[in-house]
Amino acid sequence: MAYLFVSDYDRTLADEKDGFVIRENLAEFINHFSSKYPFFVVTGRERRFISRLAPTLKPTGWVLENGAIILYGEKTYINAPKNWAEIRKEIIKRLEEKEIKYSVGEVIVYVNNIDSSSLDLHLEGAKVEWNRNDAMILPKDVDKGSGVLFIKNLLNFKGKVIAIGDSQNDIPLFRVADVKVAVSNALPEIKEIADIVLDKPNGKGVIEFLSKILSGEIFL
Ligand SMILES: O=C(O)COP(=O)(O)O
Repeated sequence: MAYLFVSDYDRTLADEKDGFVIRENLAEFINHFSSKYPFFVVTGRERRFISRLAPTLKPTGWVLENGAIILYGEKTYINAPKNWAEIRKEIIKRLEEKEIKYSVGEVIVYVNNIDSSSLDLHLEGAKVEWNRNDAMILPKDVDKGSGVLFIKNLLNFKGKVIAIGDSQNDIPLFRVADVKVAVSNALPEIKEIADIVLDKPNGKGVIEFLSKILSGEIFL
């Protein structure tokens, strides 16, 4: 059986205590693991932050901007419809009218530290994904799950998907996974839907789990 591993970044691989900078032992471990199994990091983050936070992390590939940007084999793929640029302009206009602070990625519009009632944009073609109190405004069909389906297509992958995560925006990731794994610091609703809840938080939990896969102690 072939396996594809997909893992969230913030609070799954990287610890908030480290300012979300990847630990060197974890980067080394994941780089080694990626030489044995395809391993993609699937994150809400943008390319510019990842290159600062995890410069030595070299997984098989990346799904960035919550499913909208895929990096694989030196290539960048955009997982967004053609009319997104137009829709995004309208979103930015509405945010500016409401004087809501935002930043833009290559595809996403990010609004940090906001509650959901203040972000009522009523826009066709767009949706909001939450990661704790941060909002990501995305094309309506794009999420971490659609990012993983994009990879499966790209790799022509037919085996089992193993997903590791901690937060709300990992629910769509879990939806396309055959095995759902939560780190010990995951939100309660994530632990509830996981098949496996790890004993340890963040990268420590991930290393322990993946080491058991490499040693054959866990079969999926
Ligand atoms: O902070 C973000 O953009 C989200 O990051 P995550 O999806 O890796 O948790």
